[in-house]
Amino acid sequence: MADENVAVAPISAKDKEKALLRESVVDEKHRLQVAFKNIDFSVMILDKEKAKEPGFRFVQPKMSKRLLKGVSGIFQPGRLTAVMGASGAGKTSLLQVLAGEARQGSLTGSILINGEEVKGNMKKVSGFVFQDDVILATMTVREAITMSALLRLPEEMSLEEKTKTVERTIKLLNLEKCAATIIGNSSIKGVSGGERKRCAMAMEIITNPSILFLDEPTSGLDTFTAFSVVNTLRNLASTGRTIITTIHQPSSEIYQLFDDLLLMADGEIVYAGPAKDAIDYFAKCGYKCPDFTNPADFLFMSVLNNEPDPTAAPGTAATNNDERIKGLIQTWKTSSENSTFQTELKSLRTGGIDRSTFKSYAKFGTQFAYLFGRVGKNAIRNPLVIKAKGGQAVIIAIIIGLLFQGTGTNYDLSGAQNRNGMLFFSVINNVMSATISNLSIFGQEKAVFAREFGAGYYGLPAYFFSKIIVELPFQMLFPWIFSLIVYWFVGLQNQADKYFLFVVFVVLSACSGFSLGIALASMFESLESALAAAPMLLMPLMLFSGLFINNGSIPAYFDWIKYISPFKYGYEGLVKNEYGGLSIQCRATNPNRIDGSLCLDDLGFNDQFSIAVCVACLAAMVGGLIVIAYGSLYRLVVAEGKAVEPKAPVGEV
Ligand SMILES: Nc1ncnc2c1ncn2[C@@H]1O[C@H](COP(=O)(O)OP(=O)(O)OP(=O)(O)O)[C@@H](O)[C@H]1O
Repeated sequence: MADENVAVAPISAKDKEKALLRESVVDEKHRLQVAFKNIDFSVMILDKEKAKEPGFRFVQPKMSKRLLKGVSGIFQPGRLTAVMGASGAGKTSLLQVLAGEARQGSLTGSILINGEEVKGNMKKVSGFVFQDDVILATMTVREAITMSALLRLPEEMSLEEKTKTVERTIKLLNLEKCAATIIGNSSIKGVSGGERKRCAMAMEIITNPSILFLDEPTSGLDTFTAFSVVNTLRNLASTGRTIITTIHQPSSEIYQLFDDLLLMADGEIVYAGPAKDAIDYFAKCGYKCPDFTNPADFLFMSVLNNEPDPTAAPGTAATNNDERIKGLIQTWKTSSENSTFQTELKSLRTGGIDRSTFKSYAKFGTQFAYLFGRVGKNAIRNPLVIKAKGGQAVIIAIIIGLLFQGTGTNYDLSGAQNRNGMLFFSVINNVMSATISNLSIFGQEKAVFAREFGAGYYGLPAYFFSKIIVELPFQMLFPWIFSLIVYWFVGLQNQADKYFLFVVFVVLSACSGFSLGIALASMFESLESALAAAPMLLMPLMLFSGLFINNGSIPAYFDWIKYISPFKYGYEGLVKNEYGGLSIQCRATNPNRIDGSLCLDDLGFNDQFSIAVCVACLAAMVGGLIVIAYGSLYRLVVAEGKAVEPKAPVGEV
């Protein structure tokens, strides 16, 4: 039995970290070596010169640009490899090509994992931490990591085990202090940049990938945080994982943490091998690193610098850095270090990818249940949106109420005019505000979906339907409050069925705006384009509502447009509902009050559309637009893989 009086030495943070690392050591069959041979990657870009030619005035002539020019290399398990190079050298392109994240362009060459051709399997065995981490702003750090665990760890694993894994990962990445803090964004204060980056890493690491790609994990971090992030990567590599990271301007302390270095310039390799040997290699090439100089600074300033030195004498090597770098690429190709490396490429690890290394994906039910809860939580945690929508509904309803007060008991011509204006405004206000607000919110949220979908968290059906099911009732709440205030304030017909129909039309108008907003946001890659397209669509549709031009006077060639206008069905339905059973003076020539249905004749509304048909058409429009939104999102994100990673701007030559 242990002696209770014996003092137990406190466990240091370092010991805890070592223990955690020991627990996550990768066994031999899960250690994966990544090799790539003769990778050539090109994208199509605008041919600016050709575009100037007269024949190409209206077409966009394209030409291809080679971003990677026949590069080869090896990333070993258990080692941390840094990919370095000047801006535009092709680091991100290489990482994305290897990780299967490159969405456009043509690729040749081969990528092998433990000697087996990768054939689309890279995403199944690796994690990718993007330079710009896109995480839902309203989630806490723990929730974000838990989401990854629930949706990407094997279904057979118990919830308890998953929770333990989450806590272990939080500790491993030193995220305990901010685990309950929300991620945040530019408008909601959340975790710091470093914590956010480590959270993004934790979300990948928790799936236990054998290979981890990271694009600039230290960008925007202070020196100490950057060191702590790279140190974490070093520790992870020591567990047998293959860690590959691009990095800009590492400090000398960070540089010491790298096992291997892949130095790139102009889409080619300038050096590949142990990081500690790079300085000796370049000394041999005539570039001696001065004593007490950060090796990374030396490499960037003296070796890779491709900006001409303005102070150098004209015609000297310093003014022609492009040629100098071409020379360095050539030197590498003929160096003895490269021939050793080429020999290594011929004797790769064998055995291929063990299928148990593949990541797991949750079933539709699990995805749906999780997302259902998350959408609801997200809506509640966005108090600004709720307040803005609620405030808008109440304030506008009160203004309309005050403006049109007494209209319900005004039976002369001005009463008819006010009725029409008030009913029309009730429709456009709800359609327009729902369209624009949902377009903006969904346009931003789409990036989160695209990233999470790309990383295999869930599929489109689970995401889309959970969103629609949670959001639609929520979309109905504020139009209902609006109707409640306006109807009684204005004093429209005091009948329960008429009030009920008024609510139905206002709510359906708002729902059509909601579905139009998400459809537009799904059709366009950028939010700006969708916002620009919205008024171009809404304004003409509004013109055919029946208020501005009499339904009977629309020229035949434009007549079809009214049938696709939610404004028409909403407005017509409300007008028919209100004028039915009303005795009112509608005609200037006749001061007597007449049956309201005769007024509908004058307004051009006594066509085949009954109130029930208007309700059905509006509801069908909501459904149709939701189907269009689904299809557009499928095309944009699933089929074309866009909106996943902010693309590099399409270049010009
Ligand atoms: N889709 C694209 N269309 C045209 N050119 C592109 C595209 N993507 C990348 N490029 C160009 O390819 C080159 C390499 O880009 P890449 O992003 O790989 O460089 P990088 O080394 O990661 O640069 P940085 O360190 O600045 O991120 C750059 O000149 C870039 O402008």
